[in-house]
Amino acid sequence: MTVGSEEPGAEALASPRTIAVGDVYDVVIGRGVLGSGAPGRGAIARLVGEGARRVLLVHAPGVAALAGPVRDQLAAQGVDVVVEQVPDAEEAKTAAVAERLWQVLGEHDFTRSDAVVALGGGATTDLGGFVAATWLRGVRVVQVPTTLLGMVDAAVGGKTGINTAAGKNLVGSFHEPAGVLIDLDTLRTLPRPDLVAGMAEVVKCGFIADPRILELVEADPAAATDLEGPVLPELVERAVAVKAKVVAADLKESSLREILNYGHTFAHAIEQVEGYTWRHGDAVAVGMVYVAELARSAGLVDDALVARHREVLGALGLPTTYAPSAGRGFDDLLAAMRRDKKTRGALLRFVALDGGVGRTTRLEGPSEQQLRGAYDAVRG
Ligand SMILES: NC(=O)c1ccc[n+]([C@@H]2O[C@H](COP(=O)([O-])OP(=O)(O)OC[C@H]3O[C@@H](n4cnc5c(N)ncnc54)[C@H](O)[C@@H]3O)[C@@H](O)[C@H]2O)c1
Ligand SMILES: O=C(O)C(=O)C[C@@H](O)[C@H](O)[C@H](O)COP(=O)(O)O
Ligand SMILES: [Zn+2]
Repeated sequence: MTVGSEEPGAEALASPRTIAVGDVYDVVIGRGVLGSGAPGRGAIARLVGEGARRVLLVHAPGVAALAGPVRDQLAAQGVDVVVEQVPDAEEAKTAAVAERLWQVLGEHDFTRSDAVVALGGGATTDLGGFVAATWLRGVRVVQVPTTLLGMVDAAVGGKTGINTAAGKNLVGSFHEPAGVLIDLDTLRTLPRPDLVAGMAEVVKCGFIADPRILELVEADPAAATDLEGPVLPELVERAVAVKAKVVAADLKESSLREILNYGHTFAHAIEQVEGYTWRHGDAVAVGMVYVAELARSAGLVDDALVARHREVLGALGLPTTYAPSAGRGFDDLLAAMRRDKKTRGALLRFVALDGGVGRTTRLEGPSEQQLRGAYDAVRG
């Protein structure tokens, strides 16, 4: 399965760019788009819909300073804004936090014409999207990602959800946003480790669909994470284009969409086994090396392609090995992988490359020896 993309120009984002997700909604990518205030009601106000009297603005602690201007923009259009800061990172993706937000929606009489705006990283957009998906069986959500990972992946595509004691993202819903607003300027305050972690999902899009992403990173890894240069915007645009094309073709993950889960079977296992102390993007980086090793053992890819995974991820400063904490090991990871959403019955299913970049396949039912061999190969 190969997914191509339009050729984004080197002058990317001198003015905002729009990527359509099918004919359902747009992803706007630019600098300063949050503050620019489009004509009329302003960008966010237009997306929450003319009928919205109330908006629940859910934001991560790291972007509290951005919540005020967003609230003011909406309030200036006569919208009653309820602002809720949620716990940081994965602490936000719990049933308890969702419950609290449902309570707030109830207390403020939110109706089906009202909306949720989620401002933050992927954890916040997953939670905000889930609450919007479930309140009154679905109200509008506008996604405003402020991490690289949120921009290129989490805010686009309509996967929303929370974690449970049994594992990562096990409760959720497909709920497409009314729109996604990406303001690259918001990345200025993002801690560098979070910026780098987001590159894992960009690289993922390179391996599964867009080789130019890999070439850009390999040519100048430092430029890839330089907020002022032209490479990062091009990478964002390319990754969003890959995601938009895939989800437009297969929103509910009946087949093609599984390619976006490249590296995630092992990644989610690491996150759960390590009690969510690992960044998602860091875990995805190791997970891609893991599945590349698995694919090699199945005869699907050669040594050079496995090495390319380690090189491109390592050049960005992403981890390519994993040392389990004391008392944890392969059996815990295997148990977590069995609860992956791609599993069917007793059959573990992985997204793997088949012969080269952009050629994906399903690797089904690997032996325990293969699973353990790949684990040994990534163990730090
Ligand atoms: N729904 C999807 O399709 C999808 C796709 C990929 C990942 N995800 C989910 O996304 C989550 C990871 O997202 P993430 O990497 O964005 O992590 P995150 O949401 O935990 O954010 C990382 C950190 O950055 C802070 N932050 C956010 N924006 C900031 C800014 N501009 N300045 C300063 N600090 C800021 C946050 O408060 C947090 O501490 C995981 O839960 C993952 O499962 C979902
Ligand atoms: O959008 C998708 O589909 C993805 O798989 C993107 C992933 O990067 C993302 O982490 C997603 O949340 C994983 O989904 P899950 O279904 O494995 O929980
Ligand atoms: Zn992911």
